[in-house]
Amino acid sequence: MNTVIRSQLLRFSVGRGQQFRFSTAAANGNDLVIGTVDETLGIAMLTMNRPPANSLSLEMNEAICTSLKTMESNPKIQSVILSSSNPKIFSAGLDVSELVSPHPDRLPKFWNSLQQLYLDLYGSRLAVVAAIQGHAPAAGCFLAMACDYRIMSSGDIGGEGGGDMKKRFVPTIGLNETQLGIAAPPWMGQLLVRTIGFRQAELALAMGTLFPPDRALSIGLVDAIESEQHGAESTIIEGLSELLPSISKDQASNPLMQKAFKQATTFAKIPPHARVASKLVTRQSHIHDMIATRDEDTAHFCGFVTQEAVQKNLIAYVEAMKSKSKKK
Ligand SMILES: CCCCCCCCCCCC/C=C/CC(=O)SCCNC(=O)CCNC(=O)[C@H](O)C(C)(C)COP(=O)(O)OP(=O)(O)OC[C@H]1O[C@@H](n2cnc3c(N)ncnc32)[C@H](O)[C@@H]1OP(=O)(O)O
Repeated sequence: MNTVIRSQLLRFSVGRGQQFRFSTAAANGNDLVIGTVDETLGIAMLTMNRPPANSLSLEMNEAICTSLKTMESNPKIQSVILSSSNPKIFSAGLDVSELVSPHPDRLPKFWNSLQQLYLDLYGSRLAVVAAIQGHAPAAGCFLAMACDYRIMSSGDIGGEGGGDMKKRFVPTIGLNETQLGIAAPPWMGQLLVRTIGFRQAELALAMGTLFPPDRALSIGLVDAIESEQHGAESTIIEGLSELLPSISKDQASNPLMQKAFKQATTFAKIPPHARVASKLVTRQSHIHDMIATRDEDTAHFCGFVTQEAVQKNLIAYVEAMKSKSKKK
């Protein structure tokens, strides 16, 4: 964790398929976020790249925001695909290590960075297409909900094990906070209500439900599901390969990525002023509500997370997560 953004923007060059990258002091030397843009098509790709699970730390939130703002500042760009370099995890939500025994100065900064991520993504002038290749629990689901269109993997790729014993990989999405002994913050919960309707959201929040792709589609949590069985070379779509960052070049024949690319292209062709104005019609009041209660929300969050009982739950949760991962 403790990655520090040294220099926010090392290189930003626009044009077909050219990339800009964020430099970070992460121990593994990886970039947290990789951005690519195609001015001709008017679309960009923002690839989350924080192994092992794209969990959202303070630095990761800031890197996504900065990258998005950089794309927004280019008037030729109208839409962006939000994707993950991990084919099985879109984002595992908040980095739980930010919540366990937190530093009192860092905790409010961390929460502010998440609030800002919500404001920047939900209120972006760009149309954002989430390419949800893998799991999206908790704040991973929130990230997807803050986008304009969600395409989720139907989960029929790869699998684990081999031969006849091959297990099917089924990604899930949802706000599962109650399963962790915490509650989703009000604005995150409200986003679920806005996305899937009151009764479905009420139940899902209470139960901490993680939905498989077909259920997520049927309740409107995602807009489309797509297989990830890679197609034949001939089905490769022009422009996608150039837009993909070098670490994801093999995704050019992935139908999910192709669908995301087509959707982003469709958004980019809509007259931008009309598209942005209509987005504000549905989103502005929620954004204003959040801004009005932002400080109160931070105070609630810090007070809640630092409670002894909550810390006890979180510690047990992290230990269970680590021992599960070790057993693999
Ligand atoms: C009056 C009003 C009051 C209002 C009060 C407001 C109060 C607010 C309360 C607080 C709100 C807090 C909001 C929280 C939102 C969140 O996002 S909390 C985080 C929730 N995330 C999760 O629960 C996901 C946990 N992870 C998983 O379920 C799985 O990892 C996975 C399904 C994503 C993937 O599974 P799999 O492919 O099997 O991988 P794993 O082996 O489990 O994990 C790989 C690797 O990643 C690490 N990891 C996974 N998730 C996280 C994470 N969230 N944070 C940090 N690290 C994570 C995991 O430890 C493994 O690492 P190692 O290989 O062991 O190094």
